Amino acid sequence: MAPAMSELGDIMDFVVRKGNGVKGLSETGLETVPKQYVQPMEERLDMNNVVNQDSIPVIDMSKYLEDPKVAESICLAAEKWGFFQVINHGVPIEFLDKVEEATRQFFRLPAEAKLKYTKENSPTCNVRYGTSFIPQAETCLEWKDYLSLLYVSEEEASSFWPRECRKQAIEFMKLTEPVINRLIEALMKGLKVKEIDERKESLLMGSKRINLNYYPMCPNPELTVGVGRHSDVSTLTVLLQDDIGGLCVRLLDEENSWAHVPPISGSLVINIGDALQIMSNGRYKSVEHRVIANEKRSRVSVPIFVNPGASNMIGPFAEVLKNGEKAVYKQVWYKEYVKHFFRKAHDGKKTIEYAMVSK
Ligand SMILES: O=C(O)CCC(=O)C(=O)O
Ligand SMILES: [Fe+2]
Repeated sequence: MAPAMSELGDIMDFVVRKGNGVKGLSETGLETVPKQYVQPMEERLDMNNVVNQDSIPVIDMSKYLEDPKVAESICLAAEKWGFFQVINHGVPIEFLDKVEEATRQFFRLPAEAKLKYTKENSPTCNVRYGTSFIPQAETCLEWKDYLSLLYVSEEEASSFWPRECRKQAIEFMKLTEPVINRLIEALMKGLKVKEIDERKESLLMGSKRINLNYYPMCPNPELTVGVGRHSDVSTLTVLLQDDIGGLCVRLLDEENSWAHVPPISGSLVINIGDALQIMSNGRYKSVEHRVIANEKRSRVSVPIFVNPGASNMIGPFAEVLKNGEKAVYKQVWYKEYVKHFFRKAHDGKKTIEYAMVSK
């Protein structure tokens, strides 16, 4: 018999403060999601309302060096969809399974062990275990737990990242470097940015963060969300997802239409983030996405957020504005932009308004 909610005490206390996460809640065997997780009607998305035939592009990276069409298709996908998947990207497929397993390994830890990494207890602000997005700022919670790791150096990561997943997380960051460099190179070519000098490198990929996401089984996926509507604040995001599915992307040409990102074994999902939408003056799109929870199985995903350096000021590149194009975005401190994102609950594409030139 599932325990009554009153036996668990206050949900926020059980899930957030005691470190049980929504995983702990799910494992009590509860039959309905607590009211704190019930989203308003307009934020719910049923798998039946998701378009399946019109899916995001899948790009084969194996001929990147010989065939300029590969780079062109990357730029086109970034303009038209903001999302695509890459295959033959150079990261060994067997290794991707190890990252997934390491993620599950971390979340299998008892609450007391994970509690050591919460905001209040973590020995460093670069390692954070949490649940939902910002429970303190949200009126509705999201059905997700996470471990967020800011990469500072290999040395720092080797001493502070949790041992259950540290090796695989560090290695995943290393092994994705070549494909990230190629994607950025292709995208810059498309903007007529000729050289990625030190300053541009810092603007485009001055810092990286890896998140390990865990979406427990959910008794009422139709009432809640795994992750609510948002766009990433990154330059671009490289995401490993397991075979469960649930990630949905807003279609740019259609009103209120969402496409499912089907899990493809061995692929990586790439999406453009707000920082690149700003730097490309809107040419590349940072598209809204969300995750639907699953009734039967838990899901894991591992995004690497490739971000501008925290001390950078970002705005449209001079190369993009050269031919008299009007700047849609102003120069903003990236650090302030990120702070603005984390001040509020997920709210679709609202964050980018912070960087818009006022009319
Ligand atoms: O889990 C996923 O597929 C997406 C997660 C996501 O959108 C994020 O962490 O920003
Ligand atoms: Fe995201």
